[in-house]
Amino acid sequence: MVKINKLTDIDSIATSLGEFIVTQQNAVLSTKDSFSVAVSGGSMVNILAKALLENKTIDWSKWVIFFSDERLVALDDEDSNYGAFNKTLLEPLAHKGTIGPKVVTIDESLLHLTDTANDSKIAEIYADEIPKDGIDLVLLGCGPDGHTCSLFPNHSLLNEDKLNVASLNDSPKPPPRRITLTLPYLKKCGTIAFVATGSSKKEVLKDIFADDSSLPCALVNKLPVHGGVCWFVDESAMD
Ligand SMILES: O=C(O)[C@H](O)[C@@H](O)[C@H](O)[C@H](O)COP(=O)(O)O
Repeated sequence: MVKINKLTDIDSIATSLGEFIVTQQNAVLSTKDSFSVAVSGGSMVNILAKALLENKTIDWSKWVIFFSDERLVALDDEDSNYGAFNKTLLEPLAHKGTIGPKVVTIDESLLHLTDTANDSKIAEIYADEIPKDGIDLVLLGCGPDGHTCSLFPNHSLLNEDKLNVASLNDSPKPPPRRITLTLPYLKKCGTIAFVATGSSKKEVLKDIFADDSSLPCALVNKLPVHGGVCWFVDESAMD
């Protein structure tokens, strides 16, 4: 079941998303010792910073963070999703003396900056690191073309039916080399939450929520994840 939370602006999204994340965290931590979360790149990191940095109910010491997709660049490159997350959340948390979270990045030592020889190996190793039975909470963005993770419209990776994490070297959004969680893996995850803000998402959101849509975000909406799929959108993205 897909639920849509329509909020007035980014600040209200951050508040509502923060509450949602705490509810998920508490439910998971009442049954086990750690809470796994996948985060995305793009505007997500800034919304998460607003939602989480001053939130005293986040138990960072029990969080294990993964990336829903990662660009195959050095971790300190400005294109790295980890790099953006590190600068925007991890450094301020460390500055405050926070214990945790544990963060699982790509194995940078395998990365060849000039050739793709090890890219599938990097995906394979990341697949070994993610929980086999799915990540508890997956936080996804939505591109103006309807992509999510690094799953792009009409890309062959939409047909992937075995791998949990796959590599690609032809991403239409730069940089071209990436790894991404796949649809079969997302299906195993606990709860999925999308965040989409701004007028550049307005047209594509209409397409995603049309019954016959095969856009990547629509394919995720149709996954039978047991905690459901939930959207956080602002008024400029959806009327
Ligand atoms: O690595 C990436 O390219 C991102 O993870 C990507 O999937 C992002 O989430 C969407 O493009 C939405 O980005 P915005 O929120 O910035 O529009």
